[in-house]
Parts: sequence; structure tokens; C-alpha cells
Amino acid sequence: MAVCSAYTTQSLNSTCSISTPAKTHLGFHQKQVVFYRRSSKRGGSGSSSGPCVITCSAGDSQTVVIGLAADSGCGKSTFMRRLTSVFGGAAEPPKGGNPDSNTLISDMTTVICLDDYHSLDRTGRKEKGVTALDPRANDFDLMYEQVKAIKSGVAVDKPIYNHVTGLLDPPELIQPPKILVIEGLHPMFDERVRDLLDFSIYLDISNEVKFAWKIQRDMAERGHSLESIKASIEARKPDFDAYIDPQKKYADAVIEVLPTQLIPDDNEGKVLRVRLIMKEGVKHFSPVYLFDEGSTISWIPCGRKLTCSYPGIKFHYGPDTYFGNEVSILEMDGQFDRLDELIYVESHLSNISTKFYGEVTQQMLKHADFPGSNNGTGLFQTIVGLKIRDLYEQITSSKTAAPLEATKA
Ligand SMILES: Nc1ncnc2c1ncn2[C@@H]1O[C@H](COP(=O)(O)OP(=O)(O)OP(=O)(O)O)[C@@H](O)[C@H]1O
Ligand SMILES: O=C(CO)[C@H](O)[C@H](O)COP(=O)(O)O
Repeated sequence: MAVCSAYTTQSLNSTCSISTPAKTHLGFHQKQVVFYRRSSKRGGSGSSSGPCVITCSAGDSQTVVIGLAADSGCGKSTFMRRLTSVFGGAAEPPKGGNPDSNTLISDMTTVICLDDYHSLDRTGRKEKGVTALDPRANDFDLMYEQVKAIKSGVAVDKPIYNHVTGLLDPPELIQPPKILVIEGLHPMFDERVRDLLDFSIYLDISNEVKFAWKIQRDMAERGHSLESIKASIEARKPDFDAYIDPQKKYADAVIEVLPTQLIPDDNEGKVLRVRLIMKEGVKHFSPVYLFDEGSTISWIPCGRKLTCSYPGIKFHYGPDTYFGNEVSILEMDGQFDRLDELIYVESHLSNISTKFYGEVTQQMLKHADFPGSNNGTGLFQTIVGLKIRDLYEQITSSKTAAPLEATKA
């Protein structure tokens, strides 16, 4: 059995020929990590060629793992860009790697797309008559093993699903980052993967809004017809309802996007009612509140300090239950006219985990061109990004504080 350090796993990866999955007694600092060699087959399933087990010494730092679930075209990439910006630095695909990689790396974060764990490629799915949302088209064992390995400080050879060709490409090496974000259709589907998450988010886009966004992107930007967009949404719906939507009950935070209630019978989907649903009692996460924690409050901020045109802006905050869990919900209906005036709203929110007065407003202004910057989607995504930074700092500081406590005792 080879013994490695987390810093030398790259070379170990390349010599991953030790194929003796023997049971060993692991020492205090040792981890057992399973790598799979994956072969990419056209039109078939990219099967794993069996595990090789390596015993590694874990590095000092552990990766914090965040899960972000949503259907395709529901704003995951936009959210990721806001999140990585909170940590500073821009996220880029791995340098010198596959140009069709779905991975984004910045100083602090690595975002991997769970589409890379499709076990069936496009042709394979067609042949078997399953969608990418169907668990049978995804390799949850590999997803679990690799997220577990990264979390414990060990690099993995992660497969790549190529959205351009529809094939499974040769794997890319993923080094353990400070923060790993797993985004895609199924981050909370498999209980083993779910248990690895330090925090989870679900982007819950109502059908009406999803449709409006799809039209905006796929019709205006990609030249698809209205009929084909409708057909694609309808074809995905049964599997979406069966496998994707149920994950929201596990999420620590849900961003729910609905049509506005400020315009009677609105069907344009431009003005949005957005609800940030925050689970109570989550370790290292304290829900945001408006004015007074635990009270129920409706607030119309429009007036001398916030310019609003029709149909205005309405906030609501209060305690509630969600799938049997106690939650706090912060809601914003309407859209901002002037982002620089957002500071007025920000100053009435508490527990937003900013490092200085006006940080939310600064982030929103910085990315004013991102979709949703004038409404609750952008505002709540930014706030969740700040909460994740805070969670990361709490987790890492509690780890470094632990030995000190032990010394004191
Ligand atoms: N908050 C928003 N407000 C308005 N439109 C939005 C918002 N977020 C996303 N969109 C629309 O949805 C499209 C898809 O957004 P984005 O690329 O972030 O989603 P995604 O979930 O990463 O998609 P995919 O999984 O298909 O790559 C955008 O091009 C935009 O048209
Ligand atoms: O739901 C999806 C997640 O992004 C995609 O439809 C799935 O990954 C299949 O991709 P493609 O249509 O490129 O074969």
C-alpha cells in the first residue's frame, strides 16, 4: 500500500496502478481514497475499470464543500460568478486543459459541474431512452468517491462531459481547493454525497419564469424556435419533478423565483418575486433578517431614499416552515431603478456577513451587467455568497482554534 502526502497526489495519480483494494487499518492522519480509471466510449456508457486504493496522509487543510442544485438554464453559472467574485479573483477553466472543460478555478474556489458524472453520453442516453436528469444516466458512486477524496485533501482524475460533442472526454486532474462547489442537477440526490456538503443551495425557478428565461436565452441568443423550447421543457418535466425538484427539501438555502404579485395577471416574467428561504439551526449559518429577527414584517422601501417606478418594490420577512423545517424567509418583489441606492435597503438588513458597510451594494454595482442585478435574484445570490464566505471562515477558524483549546485543557 503506497503512502503519499496530499501534496504528491498528482504523481500518485499518474502511477495509480496499485490495484489491491485491501483492507487496512488506517492511522490517525491517513485516508483511504479510491480512484477509478474511466474509459470514454462513443455511444455507450463510460464505465469504470475498477478501483485502485491508495492510502494517503491527509493535508492539514480540509476542503469546504458547497452544493448548488438547479435545472439547466436556471442561473447556476451566474450565481457561481457572483460567488467567486465575493472571494476575489476571476474563475477560469483549468489552464492548458480541455477547452470544453466545465470546471472553473479561482484562487479560493473550484467549481465542478456534476454533468461530468453523466455515465451515459448523448448517444447512450438516446439509445436507452433516458434523460440526463435520470439517475440511471449518472455515476453517483464515482461522484461520491471523488467528492469525498477532494474533501479530504486528495486530488482526483475527474471525467469530463463534453457538451459540444455529447461525449465523455478523458479525465482532468482536480486538486483540492479551499472551497469546492459542486453544481448541477444532482448535488443533493445521493445521501452519501449530500452528507459531504457543508452547505447546500437550491435555485427554485418556477415554470413560468424558467420558460421566460429559456426563451430569452435559447430563442434570442441561440436561435431555437419557440416550439422546440416548449417541447424541451415538457420532455424534461417528468424527470425534473421526480429527481431534481425533491432535492430542495434538503437545501440549507433555497432561492425561489416566482412571477410578481405586484402586476395583476403578469405573464411577461420580467418583474420577479424572489424568496430567500433559510433553514434555522444550520451550523455556521445564521439567517439574514429585516429590521427585527423573528418578527413578521412587510416593508415598502420606495420613497425619498429609494427611487421606484411602476410596479414598485415590496419586501417581506418572517419565520415559517418549509418541508417540516423551521425557516426564515426574506422576500423581495419588484425591481430596483437605481443600484447605487441599494445601500438604503442593505442598511436595513442584518446578519448579511459583510466585512464593511455597503459591501452588498458594492458587489451588486460591480456586476450590474449580470442577469438579475436589478432584482431579488441578484441581491439574494450576492448575500448567499457572503454567507458562504462567512461559513468558510468559521469552519476554517474553528479548525485552527481546536488545537489551542486542547492545549488549554
Ligand atoms: N436572475 C436572472 N434574471 C434574469 N434572467 C436570468 C437570471 N439568471 C439567469 N437568467 C437567464 O438564464 C440564462 C441561463 O443562466 P445561467 O447560464 O446562469 O444558467 P445555468 O443554470 O448555468 O445554465 P446551464 O446549466 O444551461 O449552463 C441566462 O442567459 C439568462 O438569460
Ligand atoms: O440538463 C443538463 C445539465 O446541464 C444537460 O441537458 C445535460 O448535461 C445534457 O447535456 P447535453 O444536452 O449537452 O447533452
